[in-house]
Amino acid sequence: MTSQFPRTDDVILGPGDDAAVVAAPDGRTVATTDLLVEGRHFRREWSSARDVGHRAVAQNYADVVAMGARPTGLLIGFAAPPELPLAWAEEFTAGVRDECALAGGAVVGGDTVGSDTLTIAITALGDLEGRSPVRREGARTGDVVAYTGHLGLSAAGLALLERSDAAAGTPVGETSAGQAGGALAGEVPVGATDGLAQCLSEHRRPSPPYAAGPEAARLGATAMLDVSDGLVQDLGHVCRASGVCIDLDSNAFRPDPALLEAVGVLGAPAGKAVDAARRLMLSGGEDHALAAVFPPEVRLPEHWHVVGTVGDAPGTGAESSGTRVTVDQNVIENGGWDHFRRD
Ligand SMILES: Nc1ncnc2c1ncn2[C@@H]1O[C@H](COP(=O)(O)OP(=O)(O)OP(=O)(O)O)[C@@H](O)[C@H]1O
Ligand SMILES: Cc1ncc(C[n+]2csc(CCOP(=O)(O)O)c2C)c(N)n1
Ligand SMILES: [Mg+2]
Repeated sequence: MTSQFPRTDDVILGPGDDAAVVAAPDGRTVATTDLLVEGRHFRREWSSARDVGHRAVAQNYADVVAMGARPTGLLIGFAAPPELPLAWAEEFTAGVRDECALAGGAVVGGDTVGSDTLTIAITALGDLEGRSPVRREGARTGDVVAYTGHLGLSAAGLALLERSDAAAGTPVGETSAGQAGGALAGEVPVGATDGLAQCLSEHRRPSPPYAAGPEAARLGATAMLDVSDGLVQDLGHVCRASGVCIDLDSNAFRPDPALLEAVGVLGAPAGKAVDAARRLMLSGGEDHALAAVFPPEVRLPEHWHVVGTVGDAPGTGAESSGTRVTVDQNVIENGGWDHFRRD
């Protein structure tokens, strides 16, 4: 599996020995790990092996760049049932290789074992290039909240796949969600419009804005994270860490046309499509957009969308529970992802 991974200047010793040796040009190493579990994070009926390879790298390197770092290397824990076709592992590996080519950083090692459940555990490393890490605790009253990348598309893609599963083959307008669910390998489903195909693709292969992480650090971001569980929920981590509140302006969320199309297919009435799309932008996880907080005087490049402001945390009364994220000053049901929720 390892022979096809290219080396980079950061790799002093690559796969093949008991451990790898990776350069840390800055003297510090950013390190993070994320798991992908079949049935929980992906389904082999919904995503090809290549998709899962892309996604495994993307969700890990999104965390690296969310610290303001440059990806340097990763290690892949691969636990697979014995009946997994070799071709699946090979295609997965090709997906990993191709996403690494986009994000930078080399595969430097891993481990392969048998397991009842197909599980991929990646550890990713990064270099801060002399910058301070952008943590969750630096947001200050008066700062602005901005995001870059996609929001809501992955959740819409997932909803399309779930719906196709529930009603396989049901035609939806021009498109059959059943066909969308049945199409594999990241191919555009037969009959799907571009918008639906884009949502499915963002779910299968999220496209984190890798370069924007180090960019935000250089611009002076005071806090940053990648959106994995939902924007409102994830910004809640910034609020708690920084001891602040964040208020988001719903009108600042301009839904992508692909998202508007998907919510229509998912059943939102025409007059409610923008509201439904905004709800997905606020609560949908797994796009791995970057959300960051900047001092108000920072001039942001236009791919950063300003969507909110940082305010003082409410007082210490029973009502306050310390810190929170509101939308148009209202507390909303955030709808974000909780691995341990019992439905
Ligand atoms: N089992 C664990 N052991 C040690 N630390 C953990 C464990 N699980 C989570 N953490 C730490 O808790 C913090 C939050 O973890 P979490 O997985 O929620 O990260 P996240 O960045 O919010 O989400 P994502 O990884 O999906 O982007 C991280 O610093 C992580 O390293
Ligand atoms: C088959 C299937 N069912 C549900 C979901 C949705 N989902 C799973 S984990 C997660 C949040 C991020 O996880 P983490 O915090 O572990 O990175 C979300 C939104 C999916 N992707 N696939
Ligand atoms: Mg994260």
